[in-house]
Amino acid sequence: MILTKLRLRNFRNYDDCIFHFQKGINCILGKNAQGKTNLLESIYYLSTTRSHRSSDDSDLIRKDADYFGIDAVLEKKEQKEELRVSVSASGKNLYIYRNPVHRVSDFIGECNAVMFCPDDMILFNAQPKIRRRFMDIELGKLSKSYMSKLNDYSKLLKERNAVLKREQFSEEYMSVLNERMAELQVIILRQRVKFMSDLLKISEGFYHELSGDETQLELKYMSCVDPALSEDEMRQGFMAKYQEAYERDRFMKTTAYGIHKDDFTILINGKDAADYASQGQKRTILLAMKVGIVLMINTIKNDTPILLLDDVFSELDQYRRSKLLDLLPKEIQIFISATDLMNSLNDRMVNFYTIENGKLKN
Ligand SMILES: Nc1ncnc2c1ncn2[C@@H]1O[C@H](COP(=O)(O)OP(=O)(O)OP(=O)(O)O)[C@@H](O)[C@H]1O
Repeated sequence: MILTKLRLRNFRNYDDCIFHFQKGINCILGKNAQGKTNLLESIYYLSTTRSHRSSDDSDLIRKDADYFGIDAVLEKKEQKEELRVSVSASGKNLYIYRNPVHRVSDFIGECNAVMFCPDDMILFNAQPKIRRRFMDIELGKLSKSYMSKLNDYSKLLKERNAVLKREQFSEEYMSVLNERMAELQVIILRQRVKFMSDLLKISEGFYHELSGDETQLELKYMSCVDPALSEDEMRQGFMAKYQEAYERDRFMKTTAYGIHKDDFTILINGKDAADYASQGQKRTILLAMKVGIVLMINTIKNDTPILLLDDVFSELDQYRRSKLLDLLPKEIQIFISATDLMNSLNDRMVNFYTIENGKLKN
């Protein structure tokens, strides 16, 4: 898949700007604070229907405007697809070929993009919810069924917590909720553990290639129930956790145990990378994981996703830059933002776009 045309209206510091992009590498150049990240953010938004750096869509609306619009043309195997997102105070509207799309999960997956930006480094030290979000977003790109099960689970969790807040409730209804949630948790947990294991298999090799060393990488998934158990045992395990925490849940009026509390750790040579890895190693681990996700989407969805490298390519040394481009199939469209022209683009087809104050200069 290639993004060939993008129109941004009232998006961040863009008033109305049209871009025509090419295959290969699209290099977005400009001084600081001109709109390079904003441009990559709009592509990420098309992919996930959310920003990678703000949870409030109104931040993305240009100052003094009352809506933003992103229009895109994608080239997919001889076929063109048009996507549109518009956001105003009344909400978010999504369109494919000008037809409204009512379920976000029907829109996600139309434009697959993987972003790597400096803020991703927080993955190592952040609260578990940031790592869970990473898993949910990336796995959601690969599996619509995962997204829908996660959505069902979130609704049930909300309902369970609402019931816990009541003075009195039906024990029977609570056990129906528990059983349904335990079933969903088994499916979600299985998918997450498989995703992390597949991601590790593919990323570890990339890490070795990019770093030039043989450091052992591990992605360790942590849950309140052992994912190595059979499905039946896991289901029983979740039910036992509900029982164990029953008094606590009633007192706290919230659900203590479940996949909404799970986490994972990144280990290098058996030690937590958060405390042990250097900044350069952390960056290389993340890069290897992002490249891994790109290739997983490529294989599983039979689609070439877009790779967005915001402010990170120039941070890599010449060896890693060159290796990175060698690892990525030539069909992958890459967007690189930087303040200056770079070398090590490995004779790839490169198109340059200069941004100045929310406008395309060339
Ligand atoms: N909603 C908004 N309305 C208007 N301008 C905005 C809005 N949100 C952000 N901006 C402006 O966008 C600019 C930042 O753009 P961006 O983050 O894309 O910079 P950049 O070119 O990537 O810079 P750097 O090289 O420093 O990372 C800032 O000038 C900021 O004030």
